[in-house]
This record gives sequence, structure tokens and C-alpha cells, in this order.
Amino acid sequence: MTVNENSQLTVALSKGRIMTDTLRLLKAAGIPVPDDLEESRKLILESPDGSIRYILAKPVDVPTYVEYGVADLGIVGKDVLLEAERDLYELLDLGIGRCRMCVCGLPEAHHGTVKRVASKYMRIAADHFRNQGQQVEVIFLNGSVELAPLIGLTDRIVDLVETGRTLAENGLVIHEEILQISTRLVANRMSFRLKSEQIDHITARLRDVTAKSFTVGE
Ligand SMILES: Nc1ncnc2c1ncn2[C@@H]1O[C@H](COP(=O)(O)OP(=O)(O)OP(=O)(O)O)[C@@H](O)[C@H]1O
Ligand SMILES: O=P(O)(O)OC[C@H]1O[C@H](OP(=O)(O)OP(=O)(O)O)[C@H](O)[C@@H]1O
Repeated sequence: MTVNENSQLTVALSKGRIMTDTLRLLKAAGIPVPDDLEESRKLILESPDGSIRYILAKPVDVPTYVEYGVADLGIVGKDVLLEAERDLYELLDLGIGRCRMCVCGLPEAHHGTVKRVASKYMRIAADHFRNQGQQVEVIFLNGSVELAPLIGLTDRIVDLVETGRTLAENGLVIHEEILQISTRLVANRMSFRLKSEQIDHITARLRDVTAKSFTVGE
């Protein structure tokens, strides 16, 4: 089948941790995916029938591509969406990439005052403490955030917790859960209107497999 450029959809996928589950979901939903997508070093790939062009992006950049309309759809974590605050539509919770955004620290610091917090999520961390009426300094770190309370940089961290292994192996504990995180399907606002038929079709198929996997898992 040949597809003209206007009806082709561009979908921005998050590279990394959520990619395998994303592809599993897309395939289960019968959405065409290139066979070599995970092995390839290409950043733009077309589905075998030409109906979808995939762009492989860093998770943090997916909302940017979607807001600017160079991607019609995106698949990305709720953590990234909350932090980016981009102007786009969130269509569906895909139920993969599940984890929790938490305030963590040393066990003995549990009831102590919070002065400094380290995080990769500046906005989420600042909003959380502001909503609690606490004035804290949020320090940006790019990764291995658990180091901060261990070496005395901050008294708390705000970070993702999945299995809890990273916290446990570093002698840290959860002080508070801020929110549950999972992967979402998002759309560009203009594409949502102009390509509604294709987008509705993909959303419905993904909703169907997502609902089924919830039922099986529970
Ligand atoms: N344990 C976890 N830690 C981090 N992210 C997780 C976890 N479990 C699920 N996720 C989801 O996966 C996404 C992160 O994926 P990944 O670690 O590949 O990207 P990244 O943060 O850009 O990585 P890096 O900057 O280390 O390359 C998060 O945005 C979140 O939605
Ligand atoms: O509860 P767990 O299953 O241990 O997962 C949580 C850890 O995973 C993530 O880090 P990542 O591996 O992405 O490395 P990073 O610290 O460099 O971001 C996250 O930032 C935590 O450190």
C-alpha cells in the first residue's frame, strides 16, 4: 500500500527503558512496526506498509517533537510530561513503565526539616514542596540522584522508584509518595483534529490491548 504524506502518521517513541514494552504493545494492537526498530541505529524508520513513520527520541525530547507538530503522536512517561508542561493532548494511559515518584532520604532524616532536595525533576519537586508550604532549595542532578543525601549534598531526593532496589542498596527509604507514573500516548493538538481518523484508530487499538493486559495482570 502506498500512503501519501498527508495521511502518514509520525510517531515519536522514547528510546531506552520503555522501548521493548512499547513495541510489544504496538505489535499486540496490530499497529505496523519495522522489524529492525530495536536493533537499528537509524533514528527515523518507516513501517513496512508506509503508514507510520517512527522517530526514536530521548524521552525528555518526545513532548517537544509533539508540541511542535513534527510528530503527530508520542509515547512517553507521565514523569516527563509533568516536568515538560508542553501544550499537547494526553490520549491514553498505556499501563507500561509503571513506577512511583517519591521523596526519599536517609531513614533517620524522616522527621527532620527539609532544606535542600536533589532531583532530575525540578518542577515536580518544587511544586510538591510548595504545595506543602515548605520552602526548599531544589538542586538539579542528571542521574544517580541517590548519591546526594549519602554524601551530604541534600537532605532529600525526589526520584522514581520502581523495585526499590536502588534505595535499599544505598540505605535510603521512601519518605512520601508523590504520584504513580506510567507511559502515556500523547498527540499534537492540530494533528488530533486534522488526522483524527488515523489517530482515533490507533488510540482505540491501543486502548483495547491495554485494557486486556490490565485484566490478565490483575
Ligand atoms: N525505575 C525506573 N527508573 C526510571 N524511569 C523509569 C523506571 N521505570 C519506568 N520508568 C520510565 O522510563 C522512563 C525513563 O527511561 P530511561 O531511563 O530509558 O530514560 P532517561 O531517563 O532519558 O535515561 P538516561 O538519561 O539515563 O538515558 C521514565 O521517564 C519513566 O517514565
Ligand atoms: O527502584 P529501582 O528499580 O531501583 O529503580 C529506580 C532507579 O532507576 C532509575 O535510575 P536509572 O537506572 O535510570 O539511572 P539514573 O540514576 O542514572 O537515572 C531511577 O532514577 C532510580 O535511581
